[in-house]
Amino acid sequence: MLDLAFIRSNPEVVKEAARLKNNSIDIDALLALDQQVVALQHTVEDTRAKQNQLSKGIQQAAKEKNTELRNNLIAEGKKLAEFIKAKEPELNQLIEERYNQLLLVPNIPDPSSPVGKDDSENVPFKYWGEAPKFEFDSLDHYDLMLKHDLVDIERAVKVAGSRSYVLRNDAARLELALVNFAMDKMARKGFTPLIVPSMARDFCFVGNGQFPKGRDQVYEIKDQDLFLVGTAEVSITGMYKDEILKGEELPLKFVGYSPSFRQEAGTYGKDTRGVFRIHQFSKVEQYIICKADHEESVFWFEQLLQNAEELIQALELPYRVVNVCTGDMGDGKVGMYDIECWVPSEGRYRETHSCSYLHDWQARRANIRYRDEEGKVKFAHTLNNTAIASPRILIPLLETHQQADGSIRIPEALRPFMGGQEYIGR
Ligand SMILES: Nc1ncnc2c1ncn2[C@@H]1O[C@H](COS(=O)(=O)NC(=O)[C@@H](N)CO)[C@@H](O)[C@H]1O
Repeated sequence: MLDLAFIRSNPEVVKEAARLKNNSIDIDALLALDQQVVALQHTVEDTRAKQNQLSKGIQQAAKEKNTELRNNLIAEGKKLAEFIKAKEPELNQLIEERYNQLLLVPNIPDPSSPVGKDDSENVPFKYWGEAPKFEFDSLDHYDLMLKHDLVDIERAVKVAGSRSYVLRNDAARLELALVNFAMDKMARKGFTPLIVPSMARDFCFVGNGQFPKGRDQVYEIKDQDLFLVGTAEVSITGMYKDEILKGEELPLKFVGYSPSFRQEAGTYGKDTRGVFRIHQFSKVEQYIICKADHEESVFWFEQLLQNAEELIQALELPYRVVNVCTGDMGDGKVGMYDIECWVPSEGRYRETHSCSYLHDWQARRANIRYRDEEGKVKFAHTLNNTAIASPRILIPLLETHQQADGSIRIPEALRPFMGGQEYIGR
């Protein structure tokens, strides 16, 4: 959410941001509504002031034993009270409407973000590693998983319907190894490990930005104010709602693990083979709360990217980094990088990580503040990036490290988390 004062004094900047982000919010309508609220607030305040004057006059008339004047003033006071009683529900309703509109206003993208309408206009700016050249008939991730008895989709579909899976044998161990590997590496970088709830209340999704717009992507627990999170980011934002942190304790750096759930509404027929796009997956999330300073945010934005790159390089997976364009980054972001790992069977890069900085757009929605060195209370800045998301990362991992004999090499960095095992299928 943006500061209303900022929107009032920069309507054209906000309209341009909405245009760049394919966001249909009507800023003029919001500002007209805002003027209605302000005008009605003034009317109610003026009426209250008149009431105060009247009560002084009533006391004065009582002192002067002027009963007629006193009764007239009391009668007038009653009329003002009725006026306020009638106007307050209208004012509250307008304030609620203005708040609901404010939730739909996008953040202002950084000028360094490319202007574009969708992911086809994201700009790759960094490549690492060479795509493997197989001297044998290589397999895609699903065939490799079937060959090594690593997956059971039929029975998963029986249990949970489409876009579900069972990881078996070394794939089950690999997922836990990857989660452990990521948590361990990030903890050693000074990020506080968390295992957070995958069920969270409505306010967490509003605070994080998934509600009201992305409600259709979220599973709801029937008859309770609880929803399944699509990312630990939602739970961590909710954890700090309404808190005033000490400036000296920032930045707060978290590495949060959670099972993550997504409806994937609107992706019917897309990525239906294997485990690329599923309803439940495991994610280790980097999350930072820092002071409200653009340079500080940009510093951590680059750090979160670098952390993820270190993890992927340790897994020996060729990848590229793309600067996400305005039309693809979503409402809350100021800037966003996606990391895409090379998928040999598809002969292209596919998204495995997403790194964002949001300035105070989330912190204003979740009311996460801090007291700076001058004692001034301000909204914080928040950032997030994927550390590891599995089983999607298994796709480049299994395919890239498959061997001529059909076995799969486990990267050195992962072996300590796989009991020292060096291959799958040997
Ligand atoms: N439906 C899905 N199936 C499998 N993996 C997914 C799915 N949705 C997201 N992911 C994985 O989770 C990563 C992060 O998801 S994201 O929506 O892009 N970004 C976030 O959730 C941020 N909190 C950063 O992690 C994706 O890059 C992808 O690797």
